[in-house]
Amino acid sequence: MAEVDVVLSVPSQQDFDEALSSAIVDQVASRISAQDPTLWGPEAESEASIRLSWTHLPESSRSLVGEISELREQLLGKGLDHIVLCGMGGSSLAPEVICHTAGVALTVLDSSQPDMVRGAIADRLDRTVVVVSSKSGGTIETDSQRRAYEHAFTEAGIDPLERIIVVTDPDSPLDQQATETGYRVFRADPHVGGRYSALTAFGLVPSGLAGADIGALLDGAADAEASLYADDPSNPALQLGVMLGVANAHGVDKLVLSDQTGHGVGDWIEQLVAESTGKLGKGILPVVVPFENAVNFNPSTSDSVLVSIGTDEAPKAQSGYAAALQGSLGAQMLLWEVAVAVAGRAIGIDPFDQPDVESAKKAARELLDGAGSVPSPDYTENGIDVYGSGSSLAESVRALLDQVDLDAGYLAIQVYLDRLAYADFAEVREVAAARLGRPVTFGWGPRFLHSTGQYHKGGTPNGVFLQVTGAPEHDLPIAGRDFTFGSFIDSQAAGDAAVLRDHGRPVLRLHLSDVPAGLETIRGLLE
Ligand SMILES: O=P(O)(O)OC[C@H]1O[C@H](O)[C@H](O)[C@@H](O)[C@@H]1O
Repeated sequence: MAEVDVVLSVPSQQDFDEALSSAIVDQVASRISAQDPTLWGPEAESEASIRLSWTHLPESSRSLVGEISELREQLLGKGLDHIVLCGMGGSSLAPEVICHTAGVALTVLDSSQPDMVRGAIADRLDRTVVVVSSKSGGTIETDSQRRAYEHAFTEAGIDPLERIIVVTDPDSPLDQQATETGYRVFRADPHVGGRYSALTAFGLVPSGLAGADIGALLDGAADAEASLYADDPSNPALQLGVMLGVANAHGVDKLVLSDQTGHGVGDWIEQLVAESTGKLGKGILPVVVPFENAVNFNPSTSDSVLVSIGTDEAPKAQSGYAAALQGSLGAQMLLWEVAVAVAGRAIGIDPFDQPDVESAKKAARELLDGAGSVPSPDYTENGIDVYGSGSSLAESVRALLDQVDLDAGYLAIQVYLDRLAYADFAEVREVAAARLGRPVTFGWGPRFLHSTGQYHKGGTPNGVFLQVTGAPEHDLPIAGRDFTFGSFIDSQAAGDAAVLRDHGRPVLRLHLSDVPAGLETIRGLLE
């Protein structure tokens, strides 16, 4: 087997072959390797010119391997063996899958939900090292998580300088603040965007400190480079990217992913695909399913490409577009980055910006600052506050589901709760998909805001949104801020709902005062 293998199935070989030949004539793969910013058209050129350094990270990141391993030894020598990563989206999804694949433990705190933050802090604080990762250095969740840990260490008589390590871009607000405080700072290459940063310090520092073999990860990617950058019909990234582009041109704009390895690479691919392609009213909607025979994968819908990871036989897709992928994680990461860049060119978008993420952040900030008006529920039933039309819960849920376009639409279930405590609730994805016979996505808030959130607002406008929020067991203040974690996550949900509605997307928000009982009620209503 080559470093990474792709087996494709397409409904029309001629369409695919023509598109592949034209990508080869245009030298798309070798020009990506050479970091040519003109590939995505004049409008994308200035962003692309500062975003392409990911193409040769297997070489440029190599010196980090020794540095991180030395630091890990020092920390272990002090009995510090519990690594926590605070970060969102591109700053946490890669280390999560790298560590899972390597079979090493990493605690990922990518939430503003108060019970989750308290739970992370209460876990082995005396042995904990916290990696605070933010490319922009301005993400409020990450800043709040850092404050929470600094406060907890100080309260416990532990010097935060001994325990906090920062990964950020040079001169970001976090870099300035951390340098002033005296934290150890790893500065990453600013010419790599967040979702393409898996093989930079963002992916490598937390994973290496947790014990993953990051040298092998880079080796896997390095070994695949020659095939991924060849202007040749056998190039697996070119094949995958071209297939996604051709499918999109035929209205097949959902990508249903099933990971047979069980390592969770789907969540990382989800951000890469959704944020890179979902804009200007176009894009590819990733739908991550939990197992191969999950609804949406089997049976699939006629607007879905199916991709099976960890197998060598392309699955049977109703649309005819399918792929099977196998290879080391490092090779797969580079393969997907190249494939998404290729598909983005075919679809006609800039794969390196995320123009609609900021709007939800702004709406949340306005609510926190008291500048926006806090919405009131339309009615309350059985302890569930309902923000949406209808006069009963059953009617409101039915009215929302009735708005899913049965030919092209999807339902996104967005749940702003403790994702560890209520992990089982993700099973409602299956329930809703079986009822609708349409693609259904499931995301934990605020995590998904940094992943599929861009697509929901900027991508193909055929989504319908069920938002679930809930009262925390106990709220938690944020040191040095005039808002709590609880008010922050509420503002994030309300802010995103407001922006979705402004974009004309149907949204039903259900706020649960008794979370376990409320989730049971929702599960019943979706059946
Ligand atoms: O690493 P940070 O700057 O904190 O950003 C974390 C995330 O923030 C936003 O949601 C961006 O859209 C993501 O692409 C990014 O990964």
